Amino acid sequence: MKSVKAFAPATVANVSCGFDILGFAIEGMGDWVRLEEKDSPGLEVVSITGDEGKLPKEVEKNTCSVAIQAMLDHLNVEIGMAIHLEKGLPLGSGMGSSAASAAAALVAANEFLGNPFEKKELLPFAIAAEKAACGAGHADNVAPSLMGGFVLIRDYHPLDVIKLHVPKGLYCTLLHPHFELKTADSRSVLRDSIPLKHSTIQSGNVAGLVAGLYEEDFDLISRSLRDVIAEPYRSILIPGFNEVREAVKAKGALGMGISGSGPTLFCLSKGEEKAQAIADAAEEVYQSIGLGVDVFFSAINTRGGYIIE
Ligand SMILES: Nc1ncnc2c1ncn2[C@@H]1O[C@H](COP(=O)(O)OP(=O)(O)O)[C@@H](O)[C@H]1O
Ligand SMILES: N[C@@H](CCOP(=O)(O)O)C(=O)O
Repeated sequence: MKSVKAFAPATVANVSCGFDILGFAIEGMGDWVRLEEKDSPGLEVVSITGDEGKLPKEVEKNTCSVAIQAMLDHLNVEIGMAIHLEKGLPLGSGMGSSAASAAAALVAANEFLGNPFEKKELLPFAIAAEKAACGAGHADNVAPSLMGGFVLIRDYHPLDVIKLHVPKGLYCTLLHPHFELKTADSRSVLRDSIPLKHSTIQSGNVAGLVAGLYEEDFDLISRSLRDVIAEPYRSILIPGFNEVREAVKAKGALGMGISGSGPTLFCLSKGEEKAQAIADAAEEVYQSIGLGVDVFFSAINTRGGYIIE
């Protein structure tokens, strides 16, 4: 029986200043999807592990099946596939959990069908899945989960996606406090319009961050990790936000922000040693406020989703 298995990584969306337009992929954490040939046509989500029974198996709700169905509709193909999902990522974490499932499913399905698409061409199908999961078709998780590295979504209509340079020695520390924050809820606290002066500040920082990545200028990256659009409203939902920022800055973090829509926080740093020191310092703060946390650090994943077997 034909069977294909793929992995897709966790991601940090927004990267502070790039609301819905910037994201990067993490090494060592993600979701796995195995597809098996099925006699009857149509998709079926057969098994899900690692989700404590919380995820939907309905084809129109699970991001794996929504993404694959969008791909099959585009190709006008009817085929039978059984979907097995292994969740490595916590739900509602801000680490692109719904996106990693969709990306792994698409990489597997593409292989299953003989690779009719380049990775970038899989994006619209992954965006359809994000829309089903949280009501917004944002691409800043699915794009880096598929393609790896830092990705800029210059425009959504039409989709214009650019893979950016990753400076050598750039590390990310992730701090995942033990509670769930749904992207849909975290989007609902945002404002529909922003003052002109905030638009100016935010544009300057996006441009500065992109330039900093290409120039491998860590000071410029540090100065640019600032968000005046989403963070002021979302940080209120995350206990210990200011204390953690102070502690990680003291350990040399280039910056700290909300990973995606939270509650996970991300820090960027130069070198693995600092990433470790930052993780330790943050863990102490969470302990002092009595909130359980998982800390993790890694280099930037430049590969994105890939076939395992
Ligand atoms: N395969 C999947 N993995 C994770 N969440 C999924 C999946 N399929 C559907 N969902 C739905 O997506 C929502 C979680 O997505 P979201 O809040 O964006 O979390 P995250 O930031 O971790 O991706 C939940 O309502 C969940 O039921
Ligand atoms: N740009 C989106 C990113 C959501 O990321 P997630 O990992 O929390 O799903 C947003 O900020 O809402």
